[in-house]
Amino acid sequence: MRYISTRGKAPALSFSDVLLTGLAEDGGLYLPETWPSFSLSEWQAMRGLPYPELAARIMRPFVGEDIDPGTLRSLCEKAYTGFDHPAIVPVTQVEDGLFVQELFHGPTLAFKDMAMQLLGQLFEHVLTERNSHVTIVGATSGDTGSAAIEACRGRDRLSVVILHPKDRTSEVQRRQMTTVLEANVTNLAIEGTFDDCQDLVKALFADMPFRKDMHLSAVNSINWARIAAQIPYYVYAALNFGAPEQEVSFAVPTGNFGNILAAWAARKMGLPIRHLCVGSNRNDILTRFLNANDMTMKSVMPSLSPSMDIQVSSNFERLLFELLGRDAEACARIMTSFRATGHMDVPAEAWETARSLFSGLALDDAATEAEIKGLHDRSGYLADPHSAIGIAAGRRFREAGVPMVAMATAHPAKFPDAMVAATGIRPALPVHLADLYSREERYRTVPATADAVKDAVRAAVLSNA
Ligand SMILES: Cc1ncc(COP(=O)(O)O)c(C=O)c1O
Ligand SMILES: N[C@@H](CCOP(=O)(O)O)C(=O)O
Repeated sequence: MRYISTRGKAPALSFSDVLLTGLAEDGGLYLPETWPSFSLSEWQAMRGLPYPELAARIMRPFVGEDIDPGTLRSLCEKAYTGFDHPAIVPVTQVEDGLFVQELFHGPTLAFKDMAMQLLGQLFEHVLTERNSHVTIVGATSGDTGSAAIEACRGRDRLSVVILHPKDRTSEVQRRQMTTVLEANVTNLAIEGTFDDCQDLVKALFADMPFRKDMHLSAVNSINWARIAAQIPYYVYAALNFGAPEQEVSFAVPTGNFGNILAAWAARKMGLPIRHLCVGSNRNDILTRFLNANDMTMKSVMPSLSPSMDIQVSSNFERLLFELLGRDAEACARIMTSFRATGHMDVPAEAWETARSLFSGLALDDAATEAEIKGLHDRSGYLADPHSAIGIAAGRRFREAGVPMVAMATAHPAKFPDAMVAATGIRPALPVHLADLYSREERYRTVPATADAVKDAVRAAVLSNA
């Protein structure tokens, strides 16, 4: 399998090269040159498989010849051993026709572990084969950072530098990152928003000499491997509801558009997905786009769901590329103008196509709190603020006869203050994190400039050499 850039000016790469490269050299995002698909009988044969085996089957066409099937399967086995639920991604019913798939049973209690645990294994495997080392630079609004750190900590072939927006994550999220003291981990608290952090990462990648010198690599969902590794849980849920013979819809709390893009990719591969529902918080650019073709940036506002406090949804570029019939030139033009003007001009026909599959619902903080409380009162289910937004979107768009599965993306214990405010309940952290508040923290506060971050990355790499 080869991968091409959404902006059309970077070399086509294999899976392992895409894994190590992250962002394409022309600033675009990699996508498979052609979409793999499974036949009816191949989908049927996947029903009932244990999650790691299912993940290996789904990943196989994306990985291609780069990793042999036996090795891929054992990497998947290793990736999912640390999860605290035998099903890995259990599905529970909360209301008539409305289900929740819990993606937070990994070590850092958020859906990011689903892909990141596998990426840790893939990086280790590919770098060992090449006898090489990379410096991962990642941006986080709270969850990607700790999942990446957990997956990479203590690995000799990886240095990891994570940028989080200072004072804009929950305290649990920050501590999950900053209390990891392994020498190959560096945390930077950036004086800005998540969008600033993400822009800084892209600026570092755009500086070719720096990128090459530091052997930069990415773990954000700009890296195609992240998206690929998020596809299997949609397949798992759909097969459990009777796919490929039965249609299923999904509702996904959305920020960087990576999680829901994985569902869209599963549909491209032939999974019968009827409807994809975006849940937004008050930073509702995606919902405004879906409702009125209004993709206009506003300032990022803090919310009860900090991991979704995002205005520039990186992965939208991948969908846009497809909506434009894979016209890389048009995609590059629209993206460049979006960054220059703060407004994205999506052609009406492309918008109509998007709307025929996706719907959006935005909840402000009061509505999020009411959703958490109402759901808990009615069903006893305790959803974190992100998951609650997805569940509300699922309820809004569910249809008779089509199971609606909402993605529960984080454990409620990651957002204790919001949970107490909504329900009076303070969910306990699991045993392995019980002493989180007494652990030593280590991080540096850094201004939101590319030069300051480059200095910090150089220092991190030197101290690791
Ligand atoms: C708990 C949680 N829910 C939802 C999201 C949004 O996911 P995505 O950025 O893939 O749209 C994030 C961050 O990515 C998150 O950490
Ligand atoms: N919500 C994310 C933001 C980064 O998203 P990613 O999926 O591109 O890594 C976070 O929690 O950090």
